[in-house]
Order: sequence, then C-alpha cells, then structure tokens
Amino acid sequence: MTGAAPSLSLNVRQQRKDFLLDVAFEAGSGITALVGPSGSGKTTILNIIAGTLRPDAGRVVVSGRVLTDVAQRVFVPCHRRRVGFVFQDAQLFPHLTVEQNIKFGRWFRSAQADGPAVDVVTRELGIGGLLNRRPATLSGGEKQRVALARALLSSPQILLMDEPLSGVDDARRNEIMGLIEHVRDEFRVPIVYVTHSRNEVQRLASRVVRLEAGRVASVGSAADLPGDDASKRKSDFAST
Ligand SMILES: Nc1ncnc2c1ncn2[C@@H]1O[C@H](COP(=O)(O)OP(=O)(O)OP(=O)(O)O)[C@@H](O)[C@H]1O
Repeated sequence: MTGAAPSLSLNVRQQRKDFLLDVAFEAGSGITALVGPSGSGKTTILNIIAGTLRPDAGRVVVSGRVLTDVAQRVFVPCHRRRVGFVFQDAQLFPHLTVEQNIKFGRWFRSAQADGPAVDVVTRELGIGGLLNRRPATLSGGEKQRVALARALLSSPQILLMDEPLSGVDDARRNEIMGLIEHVRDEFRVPIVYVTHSRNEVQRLASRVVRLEAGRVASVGSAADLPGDDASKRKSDFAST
C-alpha cells in the first residue's frame, strides 16, 4: 500500500450463539487470500463486506467509501455496494442464458460508474461462444467464467471469491487461475479470495490473512504460512 487509501479496511465484531468473530485487517490491490480452518469465519467476513450480514459493531470501508459503520448508523445496502461476488457453485440463474446471466450484473452498476463493456468481458474470459447456452449445459469451469463475467459487469470496487475453484476439475483449475490473474491485472479489481488450497494461495495471493476461531492469527505472504504438519492444529488446507 503506497499512501493511497487501502482497497479494504475492515474492523468488525459479530457474536453468534457459539461463535465470536472479532477481526481487523486492511487489504491493498491485488489478491488477498483469507485462509483458516473450517468454521474460522472466512465466509462470514465476505458476507459482512458484501452487506448480506450486519456486524454488531465496527466498520467496513472499500476504496475510501464507508459501507458499514455501526456507530454512525451507516449501512449501505448490498445492491448499492459495488461488490462483486463469485461463489463456489457459480449460482447462475438456471432459466436464463449465459448472455442474460452476465447482463444481469449490469443492473447493479450505479448510473455514474464506468465499467467494462460486455464484449470486452466476454472476449477476455473466453465465453463468446457460450452466450446462447443455459447454465445446465456448461462445465464447472465454464460456469465459473460466466460467474466472473457477471461479477465484473457490475463494475465492482472489490471482488469477493468464496472457494471459486473447488467445483472445477484439476485440468481446468490452472486455466481459471490464469483468468483470475488476468482479471486482477487487466481490470485492476482488488480481490478477497477464500480458499482451502495452498496451491491457489501460492500462485495468486499477494497477501494472506489467516484466521483462527474468529480472530486474525497472522497477516503475511504465502511464504509465511505454517506447513500442514507444523502442529496438531486444525489444518487450513485440504490435502489435495
Ligand atoms: N447463518 C448462520 N447462523 C449461525 N451460525 C452460523 C451461520 N453461518 C455460519 N455460522 C457459524 O459461524 C462460524 C463461522 O462460519 P463461516 O462459514 O464463516 O466459516 P468458514 O471459515 O467460512 O468455514 P468453511 O471453511 O467451512 O467454509 C461457524 O461456527 C459456523 O457454524
């Protein structure tokens, strides 16, 4: 971070019945990986950034814009946040074609926002030949390309990805990682990326926020991560 406002500044607290999330971290441009054992709070953080969940306390600021500030009673609704979300299972609308699915992303673009053109996004993501197809006829990798296109067309100030490659076969995984790098570099959208894959973290992430039981255990680079057998703690990473 070079003096400019961080892409993301988060300092939140959320109490659930048996789980307390209490985290603070900042993220700059590029890809920030959120890692940690199952149940450590990764998806909860994405939902708080996206505005599908209100924290009990704290603030969320994206590119200098306050999205949540509980003390000041600020809570920008989800559809006005300019946050793009790519889920594990793509979550495309099954009754719409690929073209209709990706154009749906533009509905969430604010009138003032510049954003990439549909033909640029379809070309860059290699989905021009799929536009008339329906999601049920697509492979896992193709669905994720479409989900990425839809998220980009909403002109997001930040992209949130929740295990986007876990439903994609090994052969396609490398290819989609290349596309994610391309999106990072070409469209210059900061990305918060949840994963259980050490390989994805090592290839994609410029910084890694590691969670344990609702707290930030460390912030560093992929090289700082403990080995899988470093201790008896629950592992952050899947064995594959
Ligand atoms: N809707 C909910 N209501 C109540 N508790 C929830 C809800 N969603 C998640 N939790 C709990 O909050 C905690 C954090 O869950 P979260 O989904 O953020 O973990 P995670 O790190 O993303 O896990 P995983 O790696 O398995 O996806 C867990 O204890 C979970 O059981």
